[in-house]
Amino acid sequence: MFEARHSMDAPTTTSADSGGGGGWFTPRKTPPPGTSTDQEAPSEGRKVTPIRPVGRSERIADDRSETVPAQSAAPAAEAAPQARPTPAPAAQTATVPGPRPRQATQDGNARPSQPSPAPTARPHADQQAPSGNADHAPRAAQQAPRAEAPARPEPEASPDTRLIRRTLQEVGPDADKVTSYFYALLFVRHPELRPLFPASMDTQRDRLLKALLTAAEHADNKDVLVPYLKNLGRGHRKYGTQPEHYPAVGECLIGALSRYASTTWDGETEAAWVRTYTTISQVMIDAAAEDELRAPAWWYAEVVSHDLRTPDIAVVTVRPDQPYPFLAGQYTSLETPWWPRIWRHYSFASSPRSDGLLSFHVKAVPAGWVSNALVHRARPGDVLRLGPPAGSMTVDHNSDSGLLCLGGGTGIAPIKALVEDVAEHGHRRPVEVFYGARTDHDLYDIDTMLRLQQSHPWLAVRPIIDQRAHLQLPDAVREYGPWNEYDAYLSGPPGMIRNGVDALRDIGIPRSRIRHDSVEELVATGS
Ligand SMILES: NC(=O)C1=CN([C@@H]2O[C@H](COP(=O)(O)OP(=O)(O)OC[C@H]3O[C@@H](n4cnc5c(N)ncnc54)[C@H](O)[C@@H]3O)[C@@H](O)[C@H]2O)C=CC1
Repeated sequence: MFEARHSMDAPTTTSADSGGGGGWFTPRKTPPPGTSTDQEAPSEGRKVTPIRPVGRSERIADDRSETVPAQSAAPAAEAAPQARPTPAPAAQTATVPGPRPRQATQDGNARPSQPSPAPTARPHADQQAPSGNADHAPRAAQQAPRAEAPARPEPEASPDTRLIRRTLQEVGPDADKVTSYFYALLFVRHPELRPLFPASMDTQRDRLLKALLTAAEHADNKDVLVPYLKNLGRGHRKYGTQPEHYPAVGECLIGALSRYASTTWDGETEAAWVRTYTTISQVMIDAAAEDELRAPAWWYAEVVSHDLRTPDIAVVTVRPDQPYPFLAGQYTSLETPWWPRIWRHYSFASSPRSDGLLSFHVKAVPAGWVSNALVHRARPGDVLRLGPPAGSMTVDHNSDSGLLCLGGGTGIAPIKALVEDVAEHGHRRPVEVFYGARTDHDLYDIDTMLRLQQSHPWLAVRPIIDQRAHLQLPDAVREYGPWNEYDAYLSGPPGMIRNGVDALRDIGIPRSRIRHDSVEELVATGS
């Protein structure tokens, strides 16, 4: 369903100043003592009426996480219902209006083609789509909400957003239960949606709901959210998501929230969720329908070379079955034949090539199904599937600013693509690459980077080995500079991104000039 750029497919290149507060689920990776992660079957006490879809093709977003799902989603439908009292004030039957025929607006804010049904005693429950990621236009406009604290004070929230946040605050402590209950509802009421999800999807489920709720929480921030949702809607085509799936998700989202926000849930709250979700899903549906006119839902790509650079890092090169347009610095989602419907994000390791080949740097991580398959199993002749390109960590060729690039580990992949992109545009501007690795051995692509340096006088490559330098990448950058005339690009593990942004801010680089993929997306990338 809704993918989060963690994958919400999201996700998601962002400049460091993109707004967005912490995701609802962010602090709740570990269930509190006594919290069961078992899914509860839907209570019959409260029913949300099915949404009546109308729109064009669209796909439900799926959260694809990078680590090996520990549990199958199947138990969701089998879990015993818990006899938790149904929240009294909530509508016994809420209807989430289905998406209307696509009606994209110029400002990107999807508006219903007809007024939303006015909430009655049983308001229509609408859901909303994911945010996130994570997730990745003018940069700010393409970014998904990020996990970091907002850079500027947020403007006063709209009444709907206030109600939504109130719900989220209440259900926060029960995040795991809400997640389980949401999927239980979804798969019991809509078993036809189960095949859209991977066979095992323990982590996915957390991502899906997180994406949805984060999007709702940030529904006021349309500059960021709308482009993100469009990207998300496009990205969901590869899952087979259809417009009619959105109301189903909406119903179940509201069903789960109303159950666990029983203290504050009322008709007004439900109406706010319905409106917000309707808007969000319509943006996704419209974006998918538009994309259908110009691009396939996915590409097949045959592996043409597999270069094992270290025991756990491979450079995998593929040939797409049809032209695959993208920009240097972007990433894609990738599915292997061995783990159907499990998609992971990888950055393109080269700028677009005349032969149309695409390369990825993949590190096999513990419990990473996709990454291990790509490193240890994939061979020339194997056929993968690719989703659409995403991400806005791209170079503005109208600018003369230098590029300060930090690539940590396999995060060097998109940095290399950016360097090639600058070289191809023939526009000389200083590019300084700091390439961080734990040991010499981990600096698997240093030869390529040094060759690029030899060819381009405007390029400086500085390997930073943790063990030798006794400091990590972001700290090393502080020793050089000044960097006030540079745009910064960061790519690497989430900790590096967070510390890197802090370090760069400390040395005076404004947030608006710091770019990176969403931290949530990166988690997915790693697997
Ligand atoms: N393969 C791809 O296409 C891409 C991968 N990534 C992400 O890059 C990461 C690569 O993982 P590895 O190669 O194992 O990298 P790693 O964990 O070995 O780290 C590489 C370097 O990053 C710096 N670093 C790491 N953690 C840090 C922290 N907390 N604070 C400051 N600096 C830190 C250090 O200099 C370290 O040597 C993964 O998380 C992956 O998701 C990001 C973009 C693209």
